[in-house]
Amino acid sequence: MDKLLIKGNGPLSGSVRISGAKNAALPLLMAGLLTDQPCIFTNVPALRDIKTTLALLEQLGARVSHTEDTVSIDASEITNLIAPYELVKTMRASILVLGPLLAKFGRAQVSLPGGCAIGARPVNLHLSGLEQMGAKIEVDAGYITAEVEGRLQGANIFMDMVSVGATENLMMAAVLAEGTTILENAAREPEIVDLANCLNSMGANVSGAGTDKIQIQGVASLNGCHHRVLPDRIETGTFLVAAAATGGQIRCEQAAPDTLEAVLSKLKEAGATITVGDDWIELDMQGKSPKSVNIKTAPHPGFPTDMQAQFVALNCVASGTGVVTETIFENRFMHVPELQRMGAKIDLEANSAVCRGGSKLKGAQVMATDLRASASLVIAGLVAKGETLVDRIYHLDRGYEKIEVKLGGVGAKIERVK
Ligand SMILES: CC(=O)N[C@H]1[C@@H](OP(=O)(O)OP(=O)(O)OC[C@H]2O[C@@H](n3ccc(=O)[nH]c3=O)[C@H](O)[C@@H]2O)O[C@H](CO)[C@@H](O)[C@@H]1O
Ligand SMILES: C=C(OP(=O)(O)O)C(=O)O
Repeated sequence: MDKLLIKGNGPLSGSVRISGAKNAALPLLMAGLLTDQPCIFTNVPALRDIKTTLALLEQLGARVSHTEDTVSIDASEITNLIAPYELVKTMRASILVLGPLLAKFGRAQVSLPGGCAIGARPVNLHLSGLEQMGAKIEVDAGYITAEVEGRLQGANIFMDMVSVGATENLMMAAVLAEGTTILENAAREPEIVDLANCLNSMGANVSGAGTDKIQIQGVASLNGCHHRVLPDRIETGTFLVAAAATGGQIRCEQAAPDTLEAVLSKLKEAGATITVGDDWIELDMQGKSPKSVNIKTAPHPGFPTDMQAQFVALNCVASGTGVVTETIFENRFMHVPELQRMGAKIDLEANSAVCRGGSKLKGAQVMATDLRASASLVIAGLVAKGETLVDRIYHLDRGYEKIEVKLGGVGAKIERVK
């Protein structure tokens, strides 16, 4: 199993190219199921989750071609409507085939994703939204079976929690439904806007994406598309925090600054000088070490839960005390015991991590438990004295493209070891 070996090496400095967003690319690739015509996506990141998605689409009968950062999907001859446990268990976003398959083919069978390290992550909102659109749903022996006679019907759907995945699944189902669907209390993440833009370029009629009320006028069929995936705001934020924690400077190229407002504002509060252009962000600590910040995660445009772990690592080496409160997932502090093994002073109190800054972290062998927890351990390793060995980096490979190469390019001493 691969590991990352990191040697604390002082401030990061230089520039890094940001990849396409995992969380935008996954639903976009699934949207390829909605049409008989080819869909071409560019700026697709090279990640394990993308490989899993393409394997899933191929298993359904789609023809897939993948060269560098371009993926083309031809779903004109779908032969199988089952998403099996073997694939779904490695990537929860597999549930996003449910809406498109049901809308296009009237039937789908998808393994229940189940819980994961960060929480239970139920899919009740996905299922009840589809039921309100006329689907019959049964859950049996670990599988969701959904069927509809004829087309799904437009509906007014109020979601009692803000869910990114449910908003995406229902939006993809509604584009081919008969009549109008209104999604209320919808998620407002930039990845939802990217999906809506792509669906509209395919001939769908979606308005209001980016607000909490999305209106979808169903159409009978959709065309193919040529779509560039949105830059990854979480990868961008991770590199910015890494540079801030080391007291360095970094320029993130091909980024989307307008998707990162909450994160940039916290980095400024931590003492960073931030400059942005249309598609770049520069962070400079000007030789200073960071100050601790208080964070409370919330749905977009609030502070993203996917950046929480990285800020816990930052607070550990910053001056002062910072309280990080997680409100989205019930078990997203798995990085804390590992950071403590490196000398971090953190107290867990209910859903908050009270980080007492100023720790002189020491390199250690640590275990990655989920994707962003892994990123926080890498950041800690960059600042720690001595060597840090991060085990189980298959989590990291789900969501960060060539992280060791990119960090190496800005001065980190980091290598992948077998
Ligand atoms: C592939 C992808 O885009 N993943 C992101 C997506 O995950 P994902 O779409 O799975 O997360 P959701 O927005 O759905 O989850 C938010 C909260 O709603 C709960 N919930 C969700 C659905 C449901 O039917 N019932 C229910 O109770 C979840 O357990 C969680 O507590 O948004 C999360 C929240 O920003 C991010 O951390 C993930 O990186
Ligand atoms: C939790 C995440 O992803 P997923 O929803 O794919 O598990 C993440 O990207 O941080």
